[in-house]
Amino acid sequence: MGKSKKRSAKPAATEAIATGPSRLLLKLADRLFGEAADRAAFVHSLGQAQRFAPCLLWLADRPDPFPFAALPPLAMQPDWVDRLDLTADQPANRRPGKHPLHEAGAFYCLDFSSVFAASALLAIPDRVDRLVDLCAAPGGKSVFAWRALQPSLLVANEAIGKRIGMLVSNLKRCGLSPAIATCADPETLAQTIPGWADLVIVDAPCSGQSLLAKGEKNPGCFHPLTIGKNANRQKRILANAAALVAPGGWLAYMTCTYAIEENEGATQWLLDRFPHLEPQPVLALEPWRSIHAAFPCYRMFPQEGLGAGSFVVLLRDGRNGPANPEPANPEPVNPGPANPGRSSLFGDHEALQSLIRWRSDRSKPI
Ligand SMILES: C[S@@+](CC[C@H](N)C(=O)[O-])C[C@H]1O[C@@H](n2cnc3c(N)ncnc32)[C@H](O)[C@@H]1O
Repeated sequence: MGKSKKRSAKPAATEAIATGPSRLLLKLADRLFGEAADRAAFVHSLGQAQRFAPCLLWLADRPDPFPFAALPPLAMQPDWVDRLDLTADQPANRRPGKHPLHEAGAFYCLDFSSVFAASALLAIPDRVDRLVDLCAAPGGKSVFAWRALQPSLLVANEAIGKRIGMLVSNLKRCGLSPAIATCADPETLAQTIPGWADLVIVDAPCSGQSLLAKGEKNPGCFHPLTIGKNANRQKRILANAAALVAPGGWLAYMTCTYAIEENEGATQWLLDRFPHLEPQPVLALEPWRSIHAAFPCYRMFPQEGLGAGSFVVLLRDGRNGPANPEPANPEPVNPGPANPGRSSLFGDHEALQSLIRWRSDRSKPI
């Protein structure tokens, strides 16, 4: 008795494609889609590895002649992003990450699902001076946000120590400066610099169900225990993210999973506890509006053929108050090696000083 009980509490073995879709996947499809054809297309798209067009996010001018073959841009695509045409017989398209321009930091390789989610940031009409990317490694959303919003300072935080190296190396390669990489639990950051950020990005650790659309294994990703655990972790991160946002600032929450308990569910939880956060429409993503919430949020699914799938919601802090309060202490702390012209911006925030003072071994200017 005891034994079989224990076994049934474990996440189901993978949604193994060879043996057909699992009961849990079919159940998810039922919840996600009203139409049988959509359900079937979704389940089918998770049953075979697909290659989705990778994207190049340009940080420098495109070279001429252009060594890549790009697909026609989508309406929501920023003009500094290319989707590579995988059907083209173009040697550079095969391994863009090996191209010398990549090493030179001229572009960053990103999957389209990430571009989709991050493109919600383009709907922010305000100047974003102070940006915190709370779950940053390996750095894709940081690079996108930097390119899109040109903040005065980026704090790229990664909670898992062993992932910091790749984050720092990517931010350095792409020349993101001034920037600081921190390795902190979101709660510590929220306590250190509460109400500091004009924008907080939460690209949250999640159940990662979309990995299956890329042919990767993710055992148990549809199991309620996996989803519940991830939803709870996201709620904790989101609550701390909310504490980091300045009055009038912004919070973008995104995942690469399909579960409603994460995504819309975690967002609703946040809205119930932080009613001053207001979901904002993103006009460019309206064709992808989620039907699983009354508030505006967006989903892209793998059966569309664009990417493995993602979710995004953009929230504005509706409290009155300047998004950029006057710095309490105008003394520069660190002139920032790569961009002396911005030195005052780099150092003149008291909160930033305390961030640098706080565990200087764990936060370093890039
Ligand atoms: C989806 S990935 C981020 C991808 C990254 N934003 C990008 O675009 O390259 C989620 C990140 O959250 C980190 N993470 C894991 N547990 C966390 C926690 N409890 N709090 C904050 N971040 C966490 C993971 O290490 C991982 O780097």
